[in-house]
Amino acid sequence: MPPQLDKNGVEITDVGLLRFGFDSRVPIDTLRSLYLRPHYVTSSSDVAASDEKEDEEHAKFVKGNTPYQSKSIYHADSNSISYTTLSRFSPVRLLSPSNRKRILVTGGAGFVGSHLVDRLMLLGHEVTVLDNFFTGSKTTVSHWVGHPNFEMVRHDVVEPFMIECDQIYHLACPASPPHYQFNAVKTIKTSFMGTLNMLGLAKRTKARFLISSTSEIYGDPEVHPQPEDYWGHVNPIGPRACYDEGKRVAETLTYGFHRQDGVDVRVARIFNTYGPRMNPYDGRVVSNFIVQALKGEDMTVYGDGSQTRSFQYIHDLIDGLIALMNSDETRPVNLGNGDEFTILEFAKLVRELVRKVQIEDGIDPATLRDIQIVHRPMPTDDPQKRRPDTTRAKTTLDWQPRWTVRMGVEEMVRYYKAKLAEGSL
Ligand SMILES: O=C(O)[C@H]1O[C@H](OP(=O)(O)OP(=O)(O)OC[C@H]2O[C@@H](n3ccc(=O)[nH]c3=O)[C@H](O)[C@@H]2O)[C@H](O)[C@@H](O)[C@@H]1O
Repeated sequence: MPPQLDKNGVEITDVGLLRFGFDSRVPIDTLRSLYLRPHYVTSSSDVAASDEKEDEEHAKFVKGNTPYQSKSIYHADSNSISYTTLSRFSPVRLLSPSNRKRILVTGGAGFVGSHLVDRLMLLGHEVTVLDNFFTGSKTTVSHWVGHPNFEMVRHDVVEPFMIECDQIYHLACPASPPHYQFNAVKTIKTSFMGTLNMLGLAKRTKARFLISSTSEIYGDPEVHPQPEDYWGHVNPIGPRACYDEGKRVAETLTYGFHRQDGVDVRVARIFNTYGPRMNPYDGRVVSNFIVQALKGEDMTVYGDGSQTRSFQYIHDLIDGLIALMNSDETRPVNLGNGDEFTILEFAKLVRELVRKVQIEDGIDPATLRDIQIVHRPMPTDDPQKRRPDTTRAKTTLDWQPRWTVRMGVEEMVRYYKAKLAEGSL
């Protein structure tokens, strides 16, 4: 692969930052080996030559990291699959006991959570994942199961949970509009009671508490771009309210515990984020568009597509979350990428990038279907425009997104392509 250059033209060889005395840098190839081929599937009936080709193709993306991946072997004759265990875990940093933290990640098997867990594990911490697997999946973190620093607990945060820990990343909550609207009462219960329980735990253990809030707390904004001191424009009784108001009350609770009980808090307001391990069918726009284009189906733009979003790649978000947790900033901080697209422009870009990757991977362009963009009704209360003002993150965390949308989308296309080949998409 040609070198990947970030927004400033610097080659991306690692992700993470050195901030506030905390070095969170890890090589990008190590991370890729954890997600680019989640289960490296081969077929037992393949002829040796095609196995070799598969190995070669695979090695291109994960460099020297194949020993740290599990393989799944598909037996076509009996339509069964056997999973191999890892020969060894990816090496993790060796930290002194005083630097090694016990970190609880709620929603740790979700899309954002699993990437955070990868980082924290590689950095040498002890990580406990709490997840009810409503939208998360065990396979996103299964590559750490059995590691002495790792623990996974099936638990719903609406029920209290006790553990000794130094830091809590509280991410648990469905985030995709179709998922969070599926059971609105449960969503608001998760936001309120889940956050109440985790803040109670933080108070008791004196752990530092970070909550993943969202750009949705700004509602359908009348201020553009949105700075943290904008109070928002939210319909309190609409179909999105369970999430928007849920997160707003979660922030209120967080600052209540901070003022009243001295809990050390961090609040990240996350703007639209995408990347590998997003559930391909969770209904959000990036996964929908890529999967539709890869399958040669029509791409569904809601409304006329003039609404805007600004898309952030997962690695930038994780850099921001870790920097925020280790900073002294207790005010809310927007984490997002300022590259704003109309949804129609974005659909065209995704279509172009999917085609580019397919052709690079040797598919004959003549066999590719011309993908059409079709329009569907606009969901109620869908925000018309959204772009973060990230001045605060830049000033207090020295954080800025590095990944261009083109780079991030291309990598996500490769991830879904591998899933398609695996038969799990
Ligand atoms: O991806 C995210 O990070 C965010 O996703 C949602 O917010 P939303 O901006 O509505 O996200 P999408 O469902 O991905 O929709 C983005 C835009 O694309 C449109 N869309 C979506 C899906 C589709 O197939 N076609 C389409 O045009 C939607 O109408 C919307 O205007 C969540 O509510 C946020 O909390 C979450 O942080």
